[in-house]
Amino acid sequence: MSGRVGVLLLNLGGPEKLDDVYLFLYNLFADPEIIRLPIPFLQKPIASLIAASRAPISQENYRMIGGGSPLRQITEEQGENIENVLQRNGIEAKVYVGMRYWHPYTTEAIAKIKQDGITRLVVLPLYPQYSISTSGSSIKQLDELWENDPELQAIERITIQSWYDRAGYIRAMNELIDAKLQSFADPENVHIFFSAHGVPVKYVTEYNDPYQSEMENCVDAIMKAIRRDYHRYNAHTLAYQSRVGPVEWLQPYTEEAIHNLAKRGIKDLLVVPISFVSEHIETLQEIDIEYREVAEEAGIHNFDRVPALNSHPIFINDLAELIMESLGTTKMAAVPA
Ligand SMILES: C=CC1=C(C)c2cc3[nH]c(cc4nc(cc5[nH]c(cc1n2)c(C)c5CCC(=O)O)C(CCC(=O)O)=C4C)c(C)c3C=C
Ligand SMILES: [Fe+2]
Ligand SMILES: [Fe+2]
Repeated sequence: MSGRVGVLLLNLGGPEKLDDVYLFLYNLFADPEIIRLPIPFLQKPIASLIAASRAPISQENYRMIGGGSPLRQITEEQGENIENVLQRNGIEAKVYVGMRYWHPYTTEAIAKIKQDGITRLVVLPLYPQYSISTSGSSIKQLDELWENDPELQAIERITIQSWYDRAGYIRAMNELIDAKLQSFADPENVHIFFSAHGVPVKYVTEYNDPYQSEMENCVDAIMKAIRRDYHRYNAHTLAYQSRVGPVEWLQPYTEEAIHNLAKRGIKDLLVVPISFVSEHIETLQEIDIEYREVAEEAGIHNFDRVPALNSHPIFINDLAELIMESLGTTKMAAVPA
């Protein structure tokens, strides 16, 4: 293959220590794809007000998970593992990590990509489902960087939008879910509870965000695989977590859905984080601490959570395969045991 190949993994980023929290939140709220204000010049002052008012709660949450987000470390490990699988398949590619709201920022990754003389670049957002607020925001930032830089325009850029329906990703999720189901006394009677990060409802109804429909299709594909591969016919729910601010977000909200299941007498609940492939604050704090407490108080005593994929070998292999397909080379070596 001619030229120097690069892969840019896009992700959200997270504060590495408590002192980073305010600036991380400011970066997040200053993004018009996260909060759309009708008057653009108010974006930054309003972002600093919201960041200042949210920082104490957010800092307390990060304190509960050890004082910072594990996202950078997990994403860098995913990058190294993808690079190794590509190499085993004869592709010399350098993998870069570009975060939207914290280090290593996307601009830092792009500076390295230019320095390394990359000529073909596969851009892979680490969000299985596309949302305007996540992959969309990161891709928009890249489009703006490209628009203003002839050096970048000389790089062939292949941008993947979403990949929630990939067979390897579904298989890896399926395996993680079944492994947890087997730890319950009666696996068939466990309620499988998919908890996705929410978005304001108007993203879907007014801005045509495909996020909700991709999420529903993704959950359907995973449940179908569980039925096909393991002959398990568990009941399931899809709900949305992490709502912030006064507007309506996608429903049902995770907390309310847990209450409703408890009222129906459900005792065994397995939560599956679905919109994000790494452990982060919403899995480690919101699900493992807050929602576990909600469930237990409501009478659901057998509460467990499926781990995030992180560097699950089937998942990493599938991402490498996706990259190879994007580059026009599809031959894959077998997954190591
Ligand atoms: C697919 C995943 C995500 C979507 C969609 C998403 C939309 C979205 N998020 C906010 C506000 C916040 N998000 C925060 C943290 C955060 N968000 C995601 C993922 C998605 N967000 C992740 C993985 C993380 C955590 C990163 C980490 O540190 O581990 C936060 C900060 C944390 C907090 O204070 O709760 C906010 C705020 C909005 C408004 C939004 C859609 C418009
Ligand atoms: Fe978020
Ligand atoms: Fe949260």
